[in-house]
Amino acid sequence: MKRARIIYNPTSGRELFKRHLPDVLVRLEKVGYETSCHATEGPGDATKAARQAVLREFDLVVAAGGDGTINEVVNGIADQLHRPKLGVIPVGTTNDFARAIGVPRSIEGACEVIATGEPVPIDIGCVTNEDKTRYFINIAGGGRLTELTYEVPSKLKTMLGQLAYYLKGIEMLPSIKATEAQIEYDGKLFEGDIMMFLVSLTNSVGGFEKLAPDSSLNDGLFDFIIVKKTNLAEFIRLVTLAARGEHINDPHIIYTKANRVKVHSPMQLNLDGEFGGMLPGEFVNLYRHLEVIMPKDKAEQVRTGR
Ligand SMILES: Nc1ncnc2c1ncn2[C@@H]1O[C@H](COP(=O)(O)OP(=O)(O)OP(=O)(O)O)[C@@H](O)[C@H]1O
Repeated sequence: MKRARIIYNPTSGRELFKRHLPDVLVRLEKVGYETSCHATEGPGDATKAARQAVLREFDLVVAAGGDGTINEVVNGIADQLHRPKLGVIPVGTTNDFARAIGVPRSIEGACEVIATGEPVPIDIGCVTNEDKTRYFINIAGGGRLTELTYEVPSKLKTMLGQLAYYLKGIEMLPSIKATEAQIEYDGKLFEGDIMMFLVSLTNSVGGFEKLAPDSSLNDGLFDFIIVKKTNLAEFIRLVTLAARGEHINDPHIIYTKANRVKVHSPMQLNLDGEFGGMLPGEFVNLYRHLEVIMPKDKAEQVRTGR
């Protein structure tokens, strides 16, 4: 019998998952999984629980939480030889990763995907900084602007959802300063002042679904974006363009693909929305490294690249 381990964050998003847990267990048992679960107790716990699931040779690990929880689960699996398949139940605030792989917001819908969907190997990101190696599934970035994700208080997120990020963004905008950066990407070198850089695996970032419009989940390449120094008015204009995916031709933007990105300058690193230590560091795209369960039509689309 196949075995599934559900790792859920009881504090994610609007804190609803626990009530639905019995239904999720029943649904997975019905499609042949012997299922057990683990409620996370604090930062880092989902990584430990995922590592335990690897050691105990589970076939499937389901991450139920926000992007932070999924990131932690992936960090418990990614450097192992035996890697269970990953299922996702998005109950966080932004859920960028779930959106990128076509998993619906409802717990019932996401559970149905795990029960009836297909595993597809997708790329994940690996970053080495501060003598540590960490993994990400959605996005990494640096520059003052990316820091707003961890300045949003958890209570506010529970109450307001994604709106909390936008409110914080508006509050922070006037104080955002450019950062001096030296960045190598696939043999090219950028030197100059930046608002932020992003190393993206999916097209869905911070609720902006067209931020990296050409991204592919399984081409072995990051979508790499540099937002050069702008003034406030230019920056606000860029944000409105980004909502429609029209920012990529703007002269303040570098938008390209890269397999490796090396940041030489000191700045804070944001990994999937959480603080990831200080740069310098190097990002590498790990080609089709993790099997993730997605809806059948999405799986077909990812496989065929259409
Ligand atoms: N029992 C717990 N109490 C407090 N924090 C926890 C607990 N379990 C896990 N965490 C931490 O909460 C962090 C954020 O959780 P998660 O990403 O699941 O939800 P979120 O913050 O609502 O969503 P998003 O990341 O989409 O904003 C995790 O990275 C984890 O470190």
